Amino acid sequence: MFIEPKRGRGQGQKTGWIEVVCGSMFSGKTEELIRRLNRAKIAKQQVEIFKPSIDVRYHDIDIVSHNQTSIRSTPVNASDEILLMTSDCEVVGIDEAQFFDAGIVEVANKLAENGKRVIIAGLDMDSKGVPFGPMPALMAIAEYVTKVHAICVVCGDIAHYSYRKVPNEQQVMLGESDTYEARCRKCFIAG
Ligand SMILES: Nc1ncnc2c1ncn2[C@@H]1O[C@H](COP(=O)(O)OP(=O)(O)O)[C@@H](O)[C@H]1O
Ligand SMILES: Cc1cn([C@H]2C[C@H](O)[C@@H](COP(=O)(O)O)O2)c(=O)[nH]c1=O
Ligand SMILES: [Zn+2]
Repeated sequence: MFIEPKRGRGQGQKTGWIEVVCGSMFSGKTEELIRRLNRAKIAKQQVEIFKPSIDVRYHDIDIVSHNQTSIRSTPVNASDEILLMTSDCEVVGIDEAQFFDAGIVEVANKLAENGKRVIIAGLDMDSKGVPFGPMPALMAIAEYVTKVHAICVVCGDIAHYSYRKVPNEQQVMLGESDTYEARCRKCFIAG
């Protein structure tokens, strides 16, 4: 389990950092993001939470996990909108980061350089097993990367692929268990 690091003050200034929570669909990324954000709220830290506005799968504003835990967020169309809305906060949460434009990498760096804790959740691979959008770059610049795993619905092993059950070649296709399932390497390759 991820425990919040105790970060000191470098040269008189509070230091920020980036945490990435990645994995397949159903692996618990959103639950883990919500857990960390709720703990920051309990610590009375000022928290701002964002998601890309295209993510309307369960709710147009809230971030909602497959297990129906939820937290209020601000949907944004582009990564640079986040900078405009975070001047006063200490902690920034971002879900579904794979859908953001490449500018999210610079935004995350700027937030951390400005002393903020940045917690980012997103799919590391698409349904073809290819790294998804800005996620590889975000994982590279993060101080902390947590890879969480689902359970393969075919064999019960650990899963890190999101298998698409319907024919669609588009990289972006919103969906849940009607259109995707978690699979291990063996069952993903078997198709
Ligand atoms: N195959 C699966 N493996 C693990 N959890 C699953 C699976 N299918 C459904 N779930 C549910 O999904 C929850 C995780 O949801 P969520 O945090 O939204 O995942 P993610 O954001 O990674 O898609 C689990 O707590 C569990 O209740
Ligand atoms: C694999 C894959 C997924 N998506 C979509 C499907 C869902 O709407 C989100 C992932 O949500 P989760 O919180 O990780 O369950 O992404 C997609 O558009 N393309 C894909 O290849
Ligand atoms: Zn399997």
